[in-house]
Amino acid sequence: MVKAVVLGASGGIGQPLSLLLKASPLFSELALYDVVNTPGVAADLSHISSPAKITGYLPKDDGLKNTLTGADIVVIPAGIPRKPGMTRDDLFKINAGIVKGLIEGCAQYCPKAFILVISNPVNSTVPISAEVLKAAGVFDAKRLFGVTTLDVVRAETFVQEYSGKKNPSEATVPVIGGHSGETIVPLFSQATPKLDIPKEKYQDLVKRVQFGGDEVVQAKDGAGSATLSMAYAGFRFAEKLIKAANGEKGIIEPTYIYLDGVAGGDEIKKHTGLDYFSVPVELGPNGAEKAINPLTNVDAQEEELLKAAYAGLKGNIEKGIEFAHNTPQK
Ligand SMILES: NC(=O)C1=CN([C@@H]2O[C@H](COP(=O)(O)OP(=O)(O)OC[C@H]3O[C@@H](n4cnc5c(N)ncnc54)[C@H](O)[C@@H]3O)[C@@H](O)[C@H]2O)C=CC1
Ligand SMILES: O=C([O-])CC(=O)C(=O)O
Repeated sequence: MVKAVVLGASGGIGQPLSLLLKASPLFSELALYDVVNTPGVAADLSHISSPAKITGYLPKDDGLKNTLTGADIVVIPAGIPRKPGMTRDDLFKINAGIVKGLIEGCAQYCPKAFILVISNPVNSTVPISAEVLKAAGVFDAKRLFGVTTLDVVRAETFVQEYSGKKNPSEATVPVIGGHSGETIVPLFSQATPKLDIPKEKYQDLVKRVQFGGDEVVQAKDGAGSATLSMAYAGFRFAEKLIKAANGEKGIIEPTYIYLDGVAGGDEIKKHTGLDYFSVPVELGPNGAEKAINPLTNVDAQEEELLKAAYAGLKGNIEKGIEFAHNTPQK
């Protein structure tokens, strides 16, 4: 019996993500929350003949409390998306406060749930979330995840054009660091099966993964950013997490975590000088069971990419922590 929650469920990501969760036999209950339209989205999805019992809440009548009570996994795609010309950091002003408020709800009503943060800028919204949970005395680093799966999905997809692999799902490419531009570092040298990327194409491929989000923002031309591919990626991560929690072994996915509270995280923290970093993580009954260190094995080009990522992430993390400490609780 697994209760899943989507916060921001009426949005571009929230709706297709809720559809995928509703259709999955892994979930027995699905609660949708948004500031608009959730009764309609829930009524629509309720006609699908899968087992999950579905409810939709608005803020009125203790909506957040009713949504979150009893939740095992909370996925958060609430907040505004980019328009052309904006960086993810430009979203901070609005989304930081939205995420902070929703995490305060999680701390109060479902302190043991797995929390998956999609809202941008992920590099900062995850540190904000951790600080809120710490202040409430319920923080467990193993249960808080910044969702960077879309970067992995993009790397696995784009690499096929360069490697001759016909089926992208055949390639596993670790993508580490953060979730914005140069903080995204694909490790093609650690792909399985081994890839042979022509030297002259390497830079292009890296840039496509780092700036894949911009590609979609440009193409949508003011109507938002990636939603469908993000719903796919968010579902993929949620599904793997629940399968691992149910006892399936050997499930590893990159995700942006607080390194201190996860086994193996210390070593990565020493190497990066950062408290938060996305690395491949072995998932299990308690969530993030073990962070796997990919940093001792990178090639010279990846080492250069990592230097830029460390510099960018440091500021993003500090900004999130600062915000959490200096904004009063609601
Ligand atoms: N982590 C990742 O890889 C990705 C992250 N994103 C981020 O996901 C977020 C959502 O994107 P979209 O779904 O396209 O935006 P959207 O605008 O279509 O949907 C956002 C939803 O959040 C709701 N919302 C706003 N404030 C809320 C609150 N306080 N409580 C509950 N719901 C609230 C809105 O009503 C709306 O329905 C953006 O910040 C975007 O940048 C987008 C793509 C990939
Ligand atoms: O680019 C954006 O703003 C949305 C996002 O995070 C992505 O598509 O990776």
